[in-house]
Amino acid sequence: MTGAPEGESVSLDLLKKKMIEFAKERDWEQFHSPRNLLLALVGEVGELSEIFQWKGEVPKGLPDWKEEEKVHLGEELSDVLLYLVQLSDICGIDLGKAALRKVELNAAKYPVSKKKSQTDNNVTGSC
Ligand SMILES: Nc1ccn([C@H]2C[C@H](O)[C@@H](COP(=O)(O)OP(=O)(O)OP(=O)(O)O)O2)c(=O)n1
Repeated sequence: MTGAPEGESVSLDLLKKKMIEFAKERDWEQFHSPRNLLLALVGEVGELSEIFQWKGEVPKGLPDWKEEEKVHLGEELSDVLLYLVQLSDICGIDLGKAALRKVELNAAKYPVSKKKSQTDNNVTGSC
């Protein structure tokens, strides 16, 4: 499989099409039920978590991480995304549209005018 065309960003739609092709070529559609994809997704979230396990808090940008650790992180993040894309597709959800709508709902639920200070956040645990 090839990547995105030179200079173009990667869309959810492109990833969806790539994964449809990937499953079809291997005759794996039979295994890609909503439940199986969800379990696979959760498994990959576990693998992603393992990367951070026991490391304590790490600074943004991961300045002290080796290149190979960052490559591994990218792979696990991708596994989570690719199963999420497949799960959404098999459930008939347009993930991009659903996510954009959710961003709007979040903004309405948490108006900027009601933003709390960092101190408040620490006390209440909410944003
Ligand atoms: N039935 C499958 C199996 C795999 N994949 C795709 C989605 C993920 O991007 C990746 C997952 O592959 P693995 O199950 O081999 O998981 P890892 O890549 O994490 O390997 P490992 O668990 O050995 O670290 O392959 C898929 O779509 N459907």
